[in-house]
Amino acid sequence: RQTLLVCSFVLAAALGQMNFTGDQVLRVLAKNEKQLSLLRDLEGLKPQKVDFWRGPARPSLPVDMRVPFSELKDIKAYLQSHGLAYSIMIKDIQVLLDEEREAMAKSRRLERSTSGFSYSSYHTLEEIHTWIDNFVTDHSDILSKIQIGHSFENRSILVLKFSTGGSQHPAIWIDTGIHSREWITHATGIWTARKIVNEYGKDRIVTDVLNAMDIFMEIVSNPDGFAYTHSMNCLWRKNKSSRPGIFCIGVDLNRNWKSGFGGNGSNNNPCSETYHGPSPQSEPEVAAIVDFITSHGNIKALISVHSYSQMLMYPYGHSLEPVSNQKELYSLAKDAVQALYEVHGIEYIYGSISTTLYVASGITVDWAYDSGIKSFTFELRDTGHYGFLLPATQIIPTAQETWMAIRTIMEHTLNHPY
Ligand SMILES: CC(C)C[C@H](C(=O)O)[C@H](C)S
Ligand SMILES: [Zn+2]
Ligand SMILES: [Zn+2]
Repeated sequence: RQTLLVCSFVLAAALGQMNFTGDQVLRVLAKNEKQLSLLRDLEGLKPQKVDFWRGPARPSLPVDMRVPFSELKDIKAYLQSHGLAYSIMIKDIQVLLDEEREAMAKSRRLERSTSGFSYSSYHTLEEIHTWIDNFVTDHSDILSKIQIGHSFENRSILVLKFSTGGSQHPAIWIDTGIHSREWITHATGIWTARKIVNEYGKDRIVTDVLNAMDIFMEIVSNPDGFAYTHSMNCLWRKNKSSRPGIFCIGVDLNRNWKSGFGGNGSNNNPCSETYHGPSPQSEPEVAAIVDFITSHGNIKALISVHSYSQMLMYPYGHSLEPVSNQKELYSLAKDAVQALYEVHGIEYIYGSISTTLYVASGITVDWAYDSGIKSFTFELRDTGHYGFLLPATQIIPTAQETWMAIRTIMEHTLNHPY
């Protein structure tokens, strides 16, 4: 068994799993718009000079950026010469990566011996697909699996359907993992799926919701990117689409939606992490969701889960204009964030995307809102200590608190039909 483990590490290394030794994540505090634009100028360069983990938003919000070891000297000189104050948030990314890989290997050994699925570990695409099949089989009275399409690299796109029967029930949509490096979101989705099944028949709100509504949950919304985070580059965000004549790979699946497409807060540079793609819904992973939700025609709420920053936000991202039912969404976000806080004391900020975080165009929740669906986007833990490399030990606490917010949104959706 040990040799198997060792050779899988060696194999991964041999296959070229990107190495991030010496890469650092710098937290930069821009004092004004001028300094923010100096940071934006670093985006989308080839070879990549920085990878924004938290993009330039507003002077009050820190910018977190991963800097490859080879660029560190230049970037630090650039920051100093422009009076941009920074601190080192993560000293060496590879150290955290090695810890994460070791934890996954340990959990895999344990799962093999108990043939159980660990809800407190991160998993590969294959392990999640196997879990989905077993989980659906074990709960076939309330759960079924739908394939809504195929990814660019032809992987199946799967959705869990929670239903107590009835045709065309009004429904709630939840997606996690549309950005593949945000591993805490897939893990939270998996835990939440089990929570819903376990609470039906016990928890009044879950029982009322499922007796009147269906729930659709897409756990791996970017299967190609997710597979790539395990095989090659654990910090990959986009999908893996490629087009003739374009040097860089991938479209940001949270910039490829019709509403506000191509506007500020998205990038037409294919090498940018927020590249919006050639046209709205050009990406099969986005088109599959649009087709599913449009043909279903009775989705009442959409929750799109991201990480990190600890925020609960609602449309619009592409405009500073308040949406028509801003008051309702604000007070619901307030209630949801309070319910989340009461679990482990974790504080979230909340509000509309464009005023709370940054202007972002072509995003999921703006399209949903413009399609008549009350929509929210979560940014789970943490606020930057670990960022995307959140240790697996925080999976269950994160899922537990997020559940209380999701449950609040579900209850509101049930009690405020429209
Ligand atoms: C609604 C947007 C601003 C969410 C954000 C992004 O897609 O950039 C994620 C947190 S990565
Ligand atoms: Zn994201
Ligand atoms: Zn309410």
